[in-house]
Amino acid sequence: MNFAQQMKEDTALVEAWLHEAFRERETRADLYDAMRYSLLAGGKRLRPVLMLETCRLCGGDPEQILPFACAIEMLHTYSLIHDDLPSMDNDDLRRGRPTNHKVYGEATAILAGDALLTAAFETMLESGCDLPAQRVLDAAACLGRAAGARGMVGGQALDMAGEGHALALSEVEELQRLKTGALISAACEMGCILAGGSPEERKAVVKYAQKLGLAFQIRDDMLDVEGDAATLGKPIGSDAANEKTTFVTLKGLEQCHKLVEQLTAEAERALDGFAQPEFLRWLARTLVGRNN
Ligand SMILES: CC(C)=CCC/C(C)=C/COP(=O)(O)OP(=O)(O)O
Ligand SMILES: C=C(C)CCOP(=O)(O)OP(=O)(O)O
Repeated sequence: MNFAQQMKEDTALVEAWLHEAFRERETRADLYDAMRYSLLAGGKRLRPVLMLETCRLCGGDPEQILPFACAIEMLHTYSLIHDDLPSMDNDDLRRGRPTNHKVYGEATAILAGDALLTAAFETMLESGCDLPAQRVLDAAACLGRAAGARGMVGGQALDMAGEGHALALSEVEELQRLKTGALISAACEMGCILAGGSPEERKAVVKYAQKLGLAFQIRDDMLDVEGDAATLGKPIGSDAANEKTTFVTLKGLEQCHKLVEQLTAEAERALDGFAQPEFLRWLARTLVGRNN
């Protein structure tokens, strides 16, 4: 099978699982509609695919861990809904649609994010999958660590505090490591944990994810300058409007291109010890040139 086809199949599994899980309309219709609105609006489904494929890489069965892959997508979607709020980045477009608060109002958007975050943990802990309980606990703890104050939320706090200030490169790196990198690392680490991978394998996939996560965020910063809103499905120029220091403002586009290339090569090398690293290497390479 070619890699693009494999990516499509993984994504289709995730889409089908999410649509089925969020099929019923619950009593608090507005809240539930707001959750579905952002969660089922597409998106690249990068984090779930990383989890499924890291699981496969470490000898596990990707289909068995689908609830976990969908859980990380719920959590990621919550972060995007909150990131777009007027009190944060104040953006109007996400995944090709008006942002959640534009459609449902701020209060419901905040609650939809809260509910998706909570649903992620409910989904993992009630998954009923046939895996050792310790792996389930380790995976849930890994996601909790990555999402909270020591991870993504901490990174977002640094991002907010940095608005309007000139940050040093090391500060931007730290901010992005937490804001974006932590969840991407967790996706890969969870795939390995759930597959029952060895400590060496866990270390290697985390290294891959750290390099990939940074490259991904630098590319995101570049697209905010040189991208196209229709292709991206989100506005460009948001970082400048919010006076953020980014890799692009610090290094310029050309240096950023080189940095992304270098990080991608390092991500590919991190998988040297695995028998079948080809798909994840291809994915890293594909993300370097992404336009959305
Ligand atoms: C707790 C919260 C709200 C976390 C948000 C995390 C996150 C990765 C936001 C998007 O970053 P971005 O603003 O750089 O990306 P985009 O260009 O997609 O808005
Ligand atoms: C971390 C960043 C840059 C936020 C957007 O993430 P994605 O680019 O993965 O967004 P979706 O495809 O899931 O919408």
